[in-house]
Amino acid sequence: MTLVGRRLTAEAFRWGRAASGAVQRAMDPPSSWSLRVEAPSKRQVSKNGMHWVFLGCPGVGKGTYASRLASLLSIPHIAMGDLVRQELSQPSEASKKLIYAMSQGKLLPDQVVVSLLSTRLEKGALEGEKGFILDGFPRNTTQAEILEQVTEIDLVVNLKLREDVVISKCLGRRICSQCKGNFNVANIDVEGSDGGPRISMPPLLPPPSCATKMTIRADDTEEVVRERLRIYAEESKPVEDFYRLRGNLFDFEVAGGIPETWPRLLDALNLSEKDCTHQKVSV
Ligand SMILES: Nc1ncnc2c1ncn2[C@@H]1O[C@H](COP(=O)(O)OP(=O)(O)O)[C@@H](O)[C@H]1O
Repeated sequence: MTLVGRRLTAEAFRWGRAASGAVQRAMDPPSSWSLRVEAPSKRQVSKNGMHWVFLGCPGVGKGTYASRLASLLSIPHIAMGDLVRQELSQPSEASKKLIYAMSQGKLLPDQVVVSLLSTRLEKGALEGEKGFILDGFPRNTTQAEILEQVTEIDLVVNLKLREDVVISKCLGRRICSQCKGNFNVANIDVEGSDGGPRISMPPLLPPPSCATKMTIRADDTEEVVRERLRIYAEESKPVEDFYRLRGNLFDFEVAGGIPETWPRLLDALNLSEKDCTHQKVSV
C-alpha cells in the first residue's frame, strides 16, 4: 500500500482524535505542572519501561547518542527520519510529493508521520518491546500533544550545539550505502564563543570496507540544511517549551566529539556503562 493511500491504523486514528482534545487542555494547564527542571535522578520511570525523547536541531547528534543510549539501556531506538526514509525508499507516484518535500528540508504532514510511528509502535508492542528512545518525533507541538495522549514521556534530552558547527557536521555527513553506517568527514576545530571552550570534533571516518560506498543524503546540501534549521527554529523550538513547562526537559550542550561527549552525557544522566541497569537509572 502506498503511503498516501495508507489508511490510518486504528491507533493513529485514536491519536489524531486525541490531539484535538489535547490542544484544548494545553490551553488550560493543570496547576500541578511544574516550571522547575529537576535533576534526572529524581524522576520516576513508568512500569512500562523508559520513554525518552531526544530533541535537537538537524545534525546535532540525536541519532548517534540516542542509539548508543538505547543499546546501553536495552530499549529500542526509534528514529523518525529512518522510518520516513524506509517508507519512501520505493518511490511511487503517490509518494513523489513527500520525497520532494523531504529533499527540500520540509516537515512531512503530521498524519503521515503519526501513521508511520503508530505502525512501528504497534509492531514493537506485539514483539513485547518495553519503552523507547524516540528521535525526530515530536517536531511540532501538535505531534507533542498527540504523543502525550499515548504515553507518558519520562525524560526529554535536548541536545544543543552552535549553529556553524551544526552546518559543518551536516555537510560532512556520509552514509555507507551497504551497511547504512553513519560517518562524518568534517574536521571541526573552532574557538569557543563567549569565552567558552574550544570545540573540536575530529572526523569519524569509515572503515576501508565502507570507504568506497559513501553516499550523501539529498537533504544535506548547505541550502537545504539552512532551511531545515529555519524550520527547526520555527516549528520544533516550541516543543522545547512544551516539555520545559511539564518539567521534563533536560538541556545538554554537545561541545566536542563522541569520545568526550558520550561519558559527559552518561554522567549527566546518572548512567554508567559498566553497571547499567534499569534500577540505576532512576530518571
Ligand atoms: N516528526 C516529523 N515530522 C515531520 N517530518 C519528519 C519528522 N521526522 C522526520 N521527518 C522528515 O524526515 C526528514 C529527515 O528526518 P531526520 O533524519 O530526522 O533528519 P534531521 O534531524 O537531520 O533533520 C525531515 O527533514 C522531514 O522531512
